[in-house]
Parts: sequence; C-alpha cells; structure tokens
Amino acid sequence: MIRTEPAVLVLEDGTRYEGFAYGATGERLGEVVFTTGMTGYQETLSDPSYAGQIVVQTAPHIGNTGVNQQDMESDKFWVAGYVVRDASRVVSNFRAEGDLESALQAEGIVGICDVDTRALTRRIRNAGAMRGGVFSGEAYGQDADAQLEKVKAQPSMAGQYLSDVVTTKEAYLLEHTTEGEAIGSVALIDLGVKRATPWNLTTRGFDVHVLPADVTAEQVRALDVDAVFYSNGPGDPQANDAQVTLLQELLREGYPFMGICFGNQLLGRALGFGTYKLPFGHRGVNQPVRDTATNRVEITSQNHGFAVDVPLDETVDSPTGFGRVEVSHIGLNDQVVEGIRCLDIPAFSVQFHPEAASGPHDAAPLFDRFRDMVLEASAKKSEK
Ligand SMILES: NC(=O)CC[C@H](N)C(=O)O
Repeated sequence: MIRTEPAVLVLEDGTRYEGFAYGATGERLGEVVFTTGMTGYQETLSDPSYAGQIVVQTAPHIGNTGVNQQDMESDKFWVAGYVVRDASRVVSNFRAEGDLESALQAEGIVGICDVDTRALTRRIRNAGAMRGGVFSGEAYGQDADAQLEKVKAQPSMAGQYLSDVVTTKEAYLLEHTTEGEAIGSVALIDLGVKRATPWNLTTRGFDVHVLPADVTAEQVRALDVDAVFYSNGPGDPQANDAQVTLLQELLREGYPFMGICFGNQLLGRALGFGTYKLPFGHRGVNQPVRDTATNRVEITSQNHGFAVDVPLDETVDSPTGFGRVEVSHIGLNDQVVEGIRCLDIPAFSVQFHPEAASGPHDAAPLFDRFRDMVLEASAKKSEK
C-alpha cells in the first residue's frame, strides 16, 4: 500500500515530525511517551493507563500480528494518539482476527507512521516527556503556529485526575474459576484495571468485586471482603486524594492490601510518602528490578511516568502511622523505587506489572504472595 495522506507530530518544543496518516485521521493532543516493548502493541493500546498519552513504539515494525479479541486488556483502545515507524502491510499470525489499522480506525485512534521513532525517542529521552499533537486529514493543513499553540495550550500530565474517565461505571463481580469454594473475596478498586489483573485473582480462587474509583469505605465494608486491591491507572497520583483517604481508612481496619503501579503510588501516599514525575518514565516489557529481600533480579513489564519517594536502603517509619516500611524492589536502570512492603501491616505494592499482558511472567508469584498474605490474615481473624 502506498500512503499518500500526510500527518505530522508536533512537540511542545516546536519540533515537527512529518509522516503519513495511520488509523483514524483528525487531531489529537496528549503527553508524548515512548514504550520499548517489542511485543504486545494491542495490550498497550487497550491499557487504560495510557489514557491521555500519545504512545511512540520504539519497536520499528508494528501491526504484523494483527489484532484479536483475546488480547484486549479492556474493552477499547485508550491511547490519545499512536506513533509508529513501519506499519506492517501484511498480517501474519494464526490468532489474528483483523488488521491493526482497521482496528485503530474503528476505535477512532489518530496515528502517524513513517516517523523516525529513534530520533523522536532520543529527543524525549533527553528533554523528558513532552506535550504533543498528531494532526492529519483536515487538521494537517492548519498553520504550523496554530498547531503548536494547541499543543502548548493543553494541560500537562502532572496534576491530572483521570480515574473517572477509565473506571467502571457499575460495580461487578468476577467469580473464582478454580474448583470448589472461593478461598476468599477481594475488593478491587478500578482505577483503569487491565483484564489480566482480576484474571490472576480469580484463577487463584478469589471472587473479585470490581468497584468504581469513587467507592466509599462503607460500600467496601458492606461487601464483607477479605482484602483490598488497587489497580494500575492513568494520571498523576497527587490528584487522587479521595482514594488515598479511602485506603488509609481500610488499612487502619486491617484489610490486607496489594497495589499495582498507580496502586503502588497510592499506597506510597497513604503511608505518608511523596510522589514525583520521572523525566520520561519507564515503559516496556524488559525492565530489570531487584527484589531487595532475595536479591533476585526480575525482568518486568512497566508503564509509569510517576514514582514514589521512599529512602532506598533502610527501613523507615510511615509518617502517617502505619509502622515500618521497606523498599521491596529497585529499578536497576535508574534506582527508582519499584515496590514497597509494610512490615507491621499486611500490605505491599509494586510499581511494575506482575500481571504482565504484555510482558514476562517473572513477577507473577507476587499474586501467590498476596493470596498467602490474605489467607494468613483471614486465619488470624477467625482465631480471635
Ligand atoms: N500503569 C500505571 O498504573 C501508571 C501509573 C501513573 N499514571 C504513572 O504514569 O506513573
């Protein structure tokens, strides 16, 4: 296929990358970030954590395995825009049910292809994540200054509350898929959850109540669950005061807790630590972390632009009174906190993605750790 319809990616520093329209045409604004994942573009596109972001794929060839229903991590594509180098002209995979470009069109995702994504990634890496815009179709023809104005007029990712955009409107129950009775039940607060997360809980024997982001402590109590879980999700954790207060309340009542990514940042805040924006974030499927308890290195899937600020090599007291806290995982590329563990209450969280999808399964045993922690807490409770 010979592409003729032009498109341009404009960054807030004024840089322009010319290419061709890919997917839907139009005008989309967002924070431009890159992911180094060599596989899993469909999981990336359907990961709600990418809401508000224009995603650049550093893998040079995208679309070659097509798309299928099974690889959706939610029921739609969430990225604000999509930037690739070489859009595959053929689909070659036995699981494919369609081609990526048609899916992008159907989902209204405005993309651009034939961009020098290596040059673009180096620019983002040096300057940090930037606001940007993809313009194609009629929007391509606008004055360059007008495009740049629009790019600069959008809010930055820092400070954005996006949980209401991605969360489930109604609570729903996913039942355990193991034989016999459920081993317990979990309240999973949906801040932009991926399907792989509840799947990891139901296949371990839990019934999972997936709840909207604005759920109250009273509503959680009424479900009589054994544990609480916070999902991944988009936005700046500093904007989620309500979920921090909710978590503090539930932790005080003794609910065992696990959080992933955004959930890690919110546990960090609940424990009294700060969060900050990383220069360009961690996004990809081969990010190494060290488990500080075992010294084992795990290769993990990551997708975050913010991080929690906890001292790395010492046990510290939670400033909000939840006892001692330790950094459980450290990112080996830049020494960023990749997980926290409470020593006096049953709670831990990780900044990376043990549910993978896409990505390696090195960290999947964390769901076993959660299961064991919940069973232990339930046993203690029934002793009393
Ligand atoms: N995947 C996530 O949960 C991302 C968390 C948060 N929005 C960040 O960018 O750091």
